[in-house]
Amino acid sequence: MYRQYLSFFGKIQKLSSKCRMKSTAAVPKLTMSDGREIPALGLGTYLGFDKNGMVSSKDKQHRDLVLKAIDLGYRHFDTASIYNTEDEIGEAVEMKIAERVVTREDVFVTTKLWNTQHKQEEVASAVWDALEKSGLDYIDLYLMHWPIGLNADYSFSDVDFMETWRGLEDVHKLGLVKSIGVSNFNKEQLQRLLEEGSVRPVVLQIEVHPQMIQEDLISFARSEDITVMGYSPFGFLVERFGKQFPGPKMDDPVLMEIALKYGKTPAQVVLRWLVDRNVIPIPKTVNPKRLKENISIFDFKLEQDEIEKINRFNSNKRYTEPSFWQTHPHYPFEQVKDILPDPFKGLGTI
Ligand SMILES: NC(=O)C1=CN([C@@H]2O[C@H](COP(=O)(O)OP(=O)(O)OC[C@H]3O[C@@H](n4cnc5c(N)ncnc54)[C@H](OP(=O)(O)O)[C@@H]3O)[C@@H](O)[C@H]2O)C=CC1
Ligand SMILES: O=C1CO[C@H](CO)[C@@H](O)[C@@H]1O
Repeated sequence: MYRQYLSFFGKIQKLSSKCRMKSTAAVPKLTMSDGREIPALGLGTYLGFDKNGMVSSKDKQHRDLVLKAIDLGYRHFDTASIYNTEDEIGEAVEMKIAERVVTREDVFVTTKLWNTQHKQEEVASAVWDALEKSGLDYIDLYLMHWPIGLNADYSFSDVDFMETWRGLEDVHKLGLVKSIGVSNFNKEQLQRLLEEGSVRPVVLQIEVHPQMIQEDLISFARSEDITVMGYSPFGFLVERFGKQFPGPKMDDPVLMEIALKYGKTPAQVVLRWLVDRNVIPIPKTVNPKRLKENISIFDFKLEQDEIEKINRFNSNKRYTEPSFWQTHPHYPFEQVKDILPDPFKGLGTI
């Protein structure tokens, strides 16, 4: 059995290196409810936490990665004020525009408002900050990162997310951001936004991977013409808030069998599973080989029964579960017993 596995895995490796050699096709686009187009795959740029807090790029490593990504065909970059990557993404975009590889209109940059700037009047200054850091003259998509308002010392603020949404509507009206949306909102919070807001959110960004398939929320978003972006597509591989979770790994027989059929890697199958469910994956990698692997997913399509096979991994397991905020009135997820320490405390207003 073990031998069979090894030869199976060997075949996958060969096939995947062959497919990595092929040139990448252009990333297709989806149309959002405001009529604007968004690339169907983006590059995640959250570099993680270490003992000193959020990880930042060193020696322009991340700028160089984004330069490579643009050469490979990536046109969509997902960042946030807390990721500390807005500056190097902007620098890379500017360089590629100067080289005439892309125009500003070819590139789509998503960034997010952090929880410590939720007062309506703070939103514009947060956007100006993002524009200054990135050197861009507008943001394509601006998301409220969480429905949770915090004070500068990370105590809970009483700012309601509808007040924050009005701030996003203001910057949208000013043209500083072309489209607005939200991240980590649950169905009831989205419903409230749709009922009370003047501008509809065009995008919902949530955690989506084989262990968190988000069937209900995705179908609700679809019924409201809200485009879904899926974060942590490889969530089952990573450690979050100091916790490692069990889950299907890349050598899972179900993923491997589908991968073998298409001459793809299990990682590519997972990304394609998101695309075929109309969810925009934003995989993060700092590895040049995986950068190419993750974009080479537009020359095959999963069958419905393959999508369902992957859906069966679902266990509603969240990797991003900031339980330290769970007593906040707008905490979007179910309550858990195991409350983790807050790693954001001390980062200040970013
Ligand atoms: N709105 C929100 O609250 C959140 C948004 N996000 C966004 O979503 C993005 C993606 O999510 P993220 O949690 O970073 O993690 P991912 O699930 O995208 O990636 C997890 C890890 O998988 C590895 N990996 C990437 N590609 C492959 C591959 N082909 N084969 C094997 N391993 C691979 C990467 O390591 P390596 O770099 O070594 O390749 C990475 O550290 C973030 O970067 C961020 O932009 C994420 C979390 C929350
Ligand atoms: O975007 C994010 C990146 O990951 C963090 C956790 O490690 C999240 O809390 C945050 O929302």
